[in-house]
Amino acid sequence: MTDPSTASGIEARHLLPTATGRQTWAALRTELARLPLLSAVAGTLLVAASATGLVAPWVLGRLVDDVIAGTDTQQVVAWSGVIAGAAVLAGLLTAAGAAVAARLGETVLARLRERVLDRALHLPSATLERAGTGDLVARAGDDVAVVTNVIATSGPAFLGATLSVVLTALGLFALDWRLGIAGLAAAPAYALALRWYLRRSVPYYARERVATGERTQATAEALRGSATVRAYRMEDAHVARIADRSGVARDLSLEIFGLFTRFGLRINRSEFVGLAAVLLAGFLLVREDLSTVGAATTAALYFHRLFNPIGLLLFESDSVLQAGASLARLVGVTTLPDTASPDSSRPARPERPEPAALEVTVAQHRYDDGPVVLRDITLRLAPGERVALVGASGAGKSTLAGIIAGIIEPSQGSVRLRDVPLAQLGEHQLRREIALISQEVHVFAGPLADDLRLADPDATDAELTRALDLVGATGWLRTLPDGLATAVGEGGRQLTAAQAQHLALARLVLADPAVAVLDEATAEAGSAGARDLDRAAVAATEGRTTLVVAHRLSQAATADRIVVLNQGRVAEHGTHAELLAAGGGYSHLWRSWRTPDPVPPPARESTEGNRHPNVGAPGTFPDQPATTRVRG
Ligand SMILES: Nc1ncnc2c1ncn2[C@@H]1O[C@H](COP(=O)(O)OP(=O)(O)OP(=O)(O)O)[C@@H](O)[C@H]1O
Repeated sequence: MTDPSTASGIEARHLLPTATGRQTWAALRTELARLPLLSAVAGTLLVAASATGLVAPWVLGRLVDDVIAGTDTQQVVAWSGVIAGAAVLAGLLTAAGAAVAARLGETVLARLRERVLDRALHLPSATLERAGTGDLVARAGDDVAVVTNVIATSGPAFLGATLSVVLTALGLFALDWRLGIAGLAAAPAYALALRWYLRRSVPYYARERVATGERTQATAEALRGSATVRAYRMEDAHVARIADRSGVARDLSLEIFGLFTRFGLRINRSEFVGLAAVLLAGFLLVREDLSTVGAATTAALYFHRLFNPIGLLLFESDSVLQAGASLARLVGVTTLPDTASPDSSRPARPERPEPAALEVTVAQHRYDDGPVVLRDITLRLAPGERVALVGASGAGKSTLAGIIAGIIEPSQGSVRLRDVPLAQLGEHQLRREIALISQEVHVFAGPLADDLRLADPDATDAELTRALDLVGATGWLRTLPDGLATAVGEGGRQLTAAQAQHLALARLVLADPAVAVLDEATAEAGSAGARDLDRAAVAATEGRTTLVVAHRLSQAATADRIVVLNQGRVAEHGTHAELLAAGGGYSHLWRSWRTPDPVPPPARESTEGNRHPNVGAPGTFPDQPATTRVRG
């Protein structure tokens, strides 16, 4: 058998943590303790159901003894009635126990899921960025589904089977301690078989869940970035990566199945050993007149009765172990430090933070073990200053924007806001002060108003409309059938990429942060849509310290200062006029792509202006694909 760690070839170091067995049990105990009545009722019903199951074999033994003693038909009928009654009662108790246990399990899981989501939504952005949302989606989706399935189907039966095994073993001893010891002869064989299996399977299940998480992650990434994947013709590489991850998950499942079959053989061997021992002991005891035939019969029936629960434990251990691994991944999220502020309920209408200076020092940054993507960056944004970041694709603009927004931790360096390192601000304060509009704008399903209120839950309808108005979205707002109440996103009205961007900018206005970081690339340069969005962005960031990743040169021209990145370094910086006068790379770019009448600053622009002939995609950078680069 190969070592699972090498068999999977998985590196889990960037995924969210998985809880230890002890942490998982502790979390379960805490949740059960919060539901004392339901736990007690479920426990009592399951124990009663298992105990009632012992009645029939015991009565059969008595019946055998009575028949040998020459009892009358009436007594036989009476014993038969007891057997039938016990069977009906055991059935009813088992059904009720399973229903209550499932309800208990569902409640515990629902609470755990709430805690996972709560913690996940408060995760520091850098942690989430490193782990990738795919891992979180796999936990909140796949892992919860696995646990739910076990709770609803095999979990209660598993619990019942465990109790049956314990109570039947006690029943054997109650009959005759020697019969009990004979039955126990099988225990070492069972224990060895179980140990053999668990030792091998538990690490596999944990690996399998990790592998599934990585597969989901790889698929989610490829789908999310599908436009980029297609633009760079990286389909084959992504498919190969997904196939690789799926292959790892499949190989692990096959190895687990092989293990499972061999475990089944070992269990059959243990059953043979146990039943043979009980029959032999019964025979000897009866021969020596130390026991009755009836007691020996009951003992054999008791032992035979163990086959089913042990078979069920064996059969279901597969899914229960998987559920255990999934549960550990769920509990793992709850073990992350809570970064929500002590009073995480949003403070009512916080004061707008004063415009703040930002100081960025990045000696270098690399993703994991990859190449250095940023180096020797020193940048200061004065309060209220608007700085544009310019550079070819892959120059490091989005990375620097992520670092400045506090969602990426620089490998070496820091960002200070009002002289306080972002790392010391705490997630809540950080989000209050700095907002990032990335290339992935998510439109949440539901009324448009709810989507906007994510940024300010207390905003009135008038304030929402004002925010939309400020970013120039009133035009399309008027076309919505139910205005702010119109359902948007999945299942509702689909917003265009530009409308989604308006929405993001309106959220920015409502969130009202001191610092805004914009990294959107919705429209092609020179288009009316681009000018519209440029105006909207300027309006939304008015008075804030702003960093704009300029995917269009028109965005740079209106900034107070421009920083040109080239292969991760600052190549030039200065105002638009200074850079043009300097005659460096920026001026070269500008002159190459400038339209006859470049977009003037928004405040001074009077008409929509179709005076700019849209020749190719003026104002974009040389190696950017001309297709839309919106990923969300
Ligand atoms: N999550 C990541 N993991 C590994 N490498 C990354 C990651 N994100 C970006 N990179 C790499 O870092 C470098 C800089 O990328 P970045 O996205 O910051 O550049 P950019 O100038 O914003 O490009 P674009 O204009 O295409 O968005 C590139 O080589 C890119 O491949």
